[in-house]
Amino acid sequence: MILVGLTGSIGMGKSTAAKALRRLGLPVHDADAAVHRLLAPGGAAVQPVLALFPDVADPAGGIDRQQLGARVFGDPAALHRLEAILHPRVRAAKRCFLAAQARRRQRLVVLDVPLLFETGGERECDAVLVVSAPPFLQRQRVLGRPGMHEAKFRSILAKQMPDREKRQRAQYVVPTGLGQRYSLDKLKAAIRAIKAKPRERRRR
Ligand SMILES: CC(C)(COP(=O)(O)OP(=O)(O)OC[C@H]1O[C@@H](n2cnc3c(N)ncnc32)[C@H](O)[C@@H]1O)[C@@H](O)C(=O)NCCC(=O)NCCS
Ligand SMILES: Nc1ncnc2c1ncn2[C@@H]1O[C@H](COP(=O)(O)OP(=O)(O)OP(=O)(O)O)[C@@H](O)[C@H]1O
Repeated sequence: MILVGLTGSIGMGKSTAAKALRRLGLPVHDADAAVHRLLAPGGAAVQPVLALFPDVADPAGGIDRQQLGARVFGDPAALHRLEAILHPRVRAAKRCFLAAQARRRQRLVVLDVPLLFETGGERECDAVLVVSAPPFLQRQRVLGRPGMHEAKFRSILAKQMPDREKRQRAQYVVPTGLGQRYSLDKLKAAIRAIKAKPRERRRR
């Protein structure tokens, strides 16, 4: 089975690209969605997170992610403790997804992982796609989101590998600042090329 990693910095267009790939019929595992499930009411990480951060419960019985973000994005040690709870569980969810796809004999699957390079996840991928847009667009997109502000944006950016480095490490770069149509064509071309030469690990 061919494993394709999809990544990119905050606001670069990962979720949009993941949606487009699903529309093309490809199975996509979304690490962010796995985190959301873990922190939702009844989620496996709710109790361990509350043991560390007792004041981030939401009324429905899950975790208030905005409050949790406010606790961890300015505090590296706290973020590290949170990652130690979540990352092993996200990996387990991914293994489960891959086993199900292997049983269905899927030829190619996509792993949508915001921190793919930061966590060494690219090593298990046959190819990596990075979504990228110019910094001014990234900034405009992110600062337009509810609950986002300059300091939070900077603090998140500082914890991610710079876009330039991601582009250098990836086999395929999908620009998302030149219109949806252009991005979709690039995505399709990348998938075609990967299917044609699955084991090629270019620029590595
Ligand atoms: C702190 C949390 C609850 C905030 O949730 P919220 O829904 O408000 O924000 P969201 O998840 O969309 O994150 C906003 C941006 O921060 C980035 N980000 C999230 N976690 C991290 C991290 N550990 N390091 C660097 N950037 C991160 C995301 O990629 C995104 O671009 C959540 O981000 C979280 O649980 N993070 C730790 C788990 C993690 O590492 N997730 C990344 C994918 S596995
Ligand atoms: N290919 C594209 N062309 C034009 N606009 C795009 C494209 N991709 C994404 N956008 C716009 O950019 C914004 C951010 O996109 P998206 O939510 O997909 O980013 P993301 O990388 O998933 O963000 P995060 O890392 O914060 O979760 C959205 O408003 C989206 O409409």
